[in-house]
Amino acid sequence: MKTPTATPLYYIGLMSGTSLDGIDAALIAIEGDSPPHLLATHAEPMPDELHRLLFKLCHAEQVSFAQLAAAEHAFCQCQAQAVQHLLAPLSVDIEQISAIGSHGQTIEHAPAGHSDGPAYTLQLDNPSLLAELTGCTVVADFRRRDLAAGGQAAPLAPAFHQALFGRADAHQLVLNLGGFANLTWLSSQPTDPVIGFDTGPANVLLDGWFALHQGGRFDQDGDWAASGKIDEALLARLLSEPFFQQPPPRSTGRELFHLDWLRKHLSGQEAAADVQATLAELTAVSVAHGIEQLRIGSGPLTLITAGGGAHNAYLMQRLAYHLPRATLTSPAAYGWPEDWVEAGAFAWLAHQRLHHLPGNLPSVTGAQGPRVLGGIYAP
Ligand SMILES: Nc1ncnc2c1ncn2[C@@H]1O[C@H](COP(=O)(O)OP(=O)(O)OP(=O)(O)O)[C@@H](O)[C@H]1O
Ligand SMILES: CC(=O)N[C@H]1[C@@H]2OC[C@@H](O2)[C@@H](O)[C@@H]1O[C@H](C)C(=O)O
Repeated sequence: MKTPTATPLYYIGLMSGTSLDGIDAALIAIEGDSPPHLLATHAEPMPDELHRLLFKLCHAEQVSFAQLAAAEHAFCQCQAQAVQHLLAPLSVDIEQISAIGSHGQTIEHAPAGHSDGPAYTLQLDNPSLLAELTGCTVVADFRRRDLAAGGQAAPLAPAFHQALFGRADAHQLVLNLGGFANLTWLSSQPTDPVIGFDTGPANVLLDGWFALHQGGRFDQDGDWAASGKIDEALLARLLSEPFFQQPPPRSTGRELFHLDWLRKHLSGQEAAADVQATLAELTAVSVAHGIEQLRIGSGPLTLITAGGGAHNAYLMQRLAYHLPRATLTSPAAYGWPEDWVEAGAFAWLAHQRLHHLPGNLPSVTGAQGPRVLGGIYAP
């Protein structure tokens, strides 16, 4: 087994999350056992045509094999552009990068399978082509090994959260507000297991409802939501979804939470802005409920809040309201601005893979044991 050396090793992480808002690229350095460092970032926008195709795929709309191949090809080219644009302003050559960790694009996530069928999680990705286009080793397909070992295959970021934010002198809670929200509990006691799970939808429904009624990709700062009134009856109907009561390990995706799921709960009398306010409330309440499920006492808490939803001032205000004992902080205090934690996680997971180190946490995903995640595609 190779052990990490003390000379810095460089990795690139590529993350395209469930919000389909583009490809995030992060360059990180890992030196010995020290926490990883974020060196540079780039957000590559997704061409509209690719966004449309991926959106169709994510909603199980029928596409031909040719369209599927076109989506995969365009996605991979967008990833290669992200790498090029990340490195162009830096004095770093691709030869200095140990590997690119590619998450791929989640198309469907069904860790419990469907009606007696096998469990599956599908990420669109073409690591072979990415290795050709970049001339760099690519590590990909991180989730399926955890699934094969009986795990949920998600969330995977908690192991990285532990490497980055874990402290011996204080407990830490990490919240990611992406398309979906996931929580990580890091106890100050090193023998306590890390706990992590998806709490439910975050931006996925907010973005979908906003696009339908206001146009555009998202509700800037949550201004439209703030103009509405929370509909308590609708909120109660939304919260009756059994997922919110499920004990961890649990993970979810667009297969459960989508606009038709929302429509099913509407009476038809609601004002559109009130629905937006209620969706923000759904996220805030389900996160607060997830924290209660952790049973970590009633003392003060620090909640490190990452992901695009951390920019939604209204959502953050509602979170603070439901979590009066929590101090909400930014991961920027640790050198990782909120938008770059997940891309950093997949760079770190590539490092774990190259060094034959586990990438999953069985206490989080429910897998039968720690596993080395992903496959290696040499250039
Ligand atoms: N200024 C802002 N105001 C409101 N919302 C914002 C703002 N900036 C970003 N967002 C939200 O953040 C989303 C992107 O978040 P992020 O990139 O963390 O998601 P993701 O990585 O795709 O999701 P996941 O973690 O589920 O994979 C946008 O779609 C939008 O909803
Ligand atoms: C299957 C999948 O892509 N899940 C995502 C999604 O986005 C947030 C949440 O749901 C989390 O479970 C996961 O992503 C992060 C990176 C994770 O695995 O930790």
